[in-house]
Amino acid sequence: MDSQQSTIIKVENLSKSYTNKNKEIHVLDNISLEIKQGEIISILGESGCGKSTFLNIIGGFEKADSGQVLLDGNVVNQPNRKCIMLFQDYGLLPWRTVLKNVELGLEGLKLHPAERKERALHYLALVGLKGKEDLFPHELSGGMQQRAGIARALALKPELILMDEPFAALDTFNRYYLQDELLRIQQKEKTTIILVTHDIDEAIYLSDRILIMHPNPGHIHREIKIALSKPRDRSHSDFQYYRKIIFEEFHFNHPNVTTEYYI
Ligand SMILES: Nc1ncnc2c1ncn2[C@@H]1O[C@H](COP(=O)(O)OP(=O)(O)OP(=O)(O)O)[C@@H](O)[C@H]1O
Repeated sequence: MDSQQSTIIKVENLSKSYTNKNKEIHVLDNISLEIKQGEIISILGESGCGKSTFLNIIGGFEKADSGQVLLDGNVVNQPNRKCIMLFQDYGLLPWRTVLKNVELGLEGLKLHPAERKERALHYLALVGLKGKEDLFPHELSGGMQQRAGIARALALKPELILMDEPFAALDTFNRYYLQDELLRIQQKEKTTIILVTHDIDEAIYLSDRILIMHPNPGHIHREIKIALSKPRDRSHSDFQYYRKIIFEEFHFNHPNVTTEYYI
């Protein structure tokens, strides 16, 4: 990543606690981070370490107790059109066609209906759904629904896409396919992406940097820069090198570990 590129996200000393049954849980502790425009960042960490909470605060869906997030220099305190959150359940409305689902996000913009349709069709074609525009979500496969969700997010031309385990529900074949699509489009549009994933290979395949979070309270334990050009070869020894580093981080390579990790 070019150090000359501008900073899009600045996270400063972010902390967050929740109260569950009168007990305070310190979820995030003093997280600071900078992300450059066009970077893909993955967040890996065991279940409950605060990944989704962190993503939600960046997106303005949750408030931090202290610290702040700056998006393009402006403090984030509510959801913003520049930043779209993409969930694993696709979020498509079942009573609207694929085209109308993609157009939905654009309805708040002051676009002429023809322009809105044209933009929706453009992004549907980009994600490989040309010819499927008039189908309803239930008539699509899971992978196609996810692509429609991605098209809807991209059509808004966000500067930042937040993804919470976006491909977790897909089979390997569809997941690989969509990872490639995402990279291709991301390189074209220069969108910045922050991705929460439980899939180590996915993180290495897509990311410029991987943030390893540790729990209790959640904090960034380590940052791993993936210095490989894209597209990457999952079977290459360089790829395996990063797998090994990350597996060791989570102690998967140690035979005597008894802790059960859900990452
Ligand atoms: N709205 C909430 N109210 C109270 N506690 C919450 C809330 N949201 C999250 N928590 C708690 O905060 C902690 C972190 O949750 P979070 O969902 O951010 O973790 P995560 O790393 O994304 O987990 P997973 O990988 O299982 O999705 C958990 O202990 C969870 O129970």
